[in-house]
Amino acid sequence: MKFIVKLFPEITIKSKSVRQRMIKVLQGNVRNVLRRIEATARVRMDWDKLVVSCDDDSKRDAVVEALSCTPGIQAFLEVQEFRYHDLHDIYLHTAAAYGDQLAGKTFCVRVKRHGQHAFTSIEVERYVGGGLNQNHVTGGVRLKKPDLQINLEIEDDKLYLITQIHPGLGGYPLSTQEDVLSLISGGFDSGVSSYQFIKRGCRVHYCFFNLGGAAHEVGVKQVAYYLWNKFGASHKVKFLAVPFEPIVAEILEKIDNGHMGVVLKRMMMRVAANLAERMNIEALVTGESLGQVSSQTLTNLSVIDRVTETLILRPLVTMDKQDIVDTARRIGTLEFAETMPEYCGVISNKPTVKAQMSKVLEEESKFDFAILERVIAETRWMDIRDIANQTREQVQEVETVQALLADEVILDIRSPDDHEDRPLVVAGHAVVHLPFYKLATQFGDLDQSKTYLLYCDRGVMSKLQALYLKEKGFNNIKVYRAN
Ligand SMILES: Nc1ncnc2c1ncn2[C@@H]1O[C@H](COP(=O)(O)OP(=O)(O)OP(=O)(O)O)[C@@H](O)[C@H]1O
Repeated sequence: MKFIVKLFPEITIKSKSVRQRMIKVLQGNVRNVLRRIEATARVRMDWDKLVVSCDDDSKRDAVVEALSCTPGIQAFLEVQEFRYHDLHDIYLHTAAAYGDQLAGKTFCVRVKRHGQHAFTSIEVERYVGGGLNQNHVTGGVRLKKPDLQINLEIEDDKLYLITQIHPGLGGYPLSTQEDVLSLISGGFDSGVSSYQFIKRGCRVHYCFFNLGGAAHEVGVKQVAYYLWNKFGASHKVKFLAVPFEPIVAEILEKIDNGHMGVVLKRMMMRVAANLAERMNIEALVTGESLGQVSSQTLTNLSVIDRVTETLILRPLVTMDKQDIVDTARRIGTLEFAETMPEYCGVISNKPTVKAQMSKVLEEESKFDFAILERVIAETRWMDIRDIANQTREQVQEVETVQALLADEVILDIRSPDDHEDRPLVVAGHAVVHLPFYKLATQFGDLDQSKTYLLYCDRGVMSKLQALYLKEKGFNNIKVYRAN
């Protein structure tokens, strides 16, 4: 199989040297991502595009999925490639590929050409279109809205027949912009704000303030791992887990109720800025949006900003909640967010909407900053790729099995789409489907005399969910790996 990868238009208008650099980075990124799927994948640079080839056709869907989630790609064309000698040769290749589809249909031929040729693009369109029309029983040539549009690309002596055009993600290739540290809480907003920076070409590292024990961490890790795995797996990134309960406890004890929210955010920014500095990162990202909760006012955001000189970016600041939710649905983080409990322990009854700097400083003077130093020191730094391994250590009690006992039931926790597209079939065993986002609410309804073997594609999500269910007190759980 072969694909021609077209770059995001904002890249193609850049100077030649910048363009070349970005294409080269994209080439490396695509290679890294495809290597996880298909060892034989080859990615070659060609003018302003990449040509991707893989030998194993059974991996086609996975390759299409990976390319459609790689930042920097505007669209990619699924093609058949041929060498040709003359116009008639182009016609013959096209007829062999499309002849059978033409019966009774109106059609047109569209050609794009690069390089020196003895013919123009229009001459090719006429020659090939005329030949097809003469030699097949078609509905005739129609240039506007034909039943079938045949797209050809000609480059020097190569002919590409385009069989499908896939939309890409757009944006810039990952790592062509600087790194950011995204404050991720597991809700709708911070998943979307993280995604927006990945799409814009930044390596997004994650900073998580734990307010709700192991289950909170499991939930947030799932979202971060999902985002990285789907959109950013060409680069390794860090996941930082900060034990924030002592900060919350100190705030609850010392800070005036109305100012708790603003002070909590300022504490988060202090810690995040400190961690970012150690990573040489210039900017923090949050999912805050103006007015979304009553305390997210410009006054409060400004007071939060002034706690650090580090740039704080809020890509959702003017987005409507519905648009954020729609984006979360499109990128696949909605289900995680929907099942995430509200962990924020510092919810004031009446949060101030107009925090005054002097009052905030007065409140913060009661705060024991040694606690802040301690949580920074106790922060756990993880390579996001190790989340799977570390989870394995944490869930030692959750067995990973391959052979099945009679009272064991396989529980496919993948999304309904994955479950339908690639059904799991295990000879002699029933497979029950309960998507991961329903586990929290519906696992308890299952027959608890059975043992459930959680299954997902890569084994990471199933381990995280097993840990989560263990946390909730269920012990009849194992993880199932198909091979
Ligand atoms: N526990 C946390 N760990 C890391 N970042 C956090 C945490 N809580 C909040 N944040 C950051 O602060 C932003 C605003 O959080 P807040 O709780 O006010 O709003 P939210 O609408 O609940 O956000 P989200 O939907 O992202 O959870 C979040 O988008 C996130 O970037």
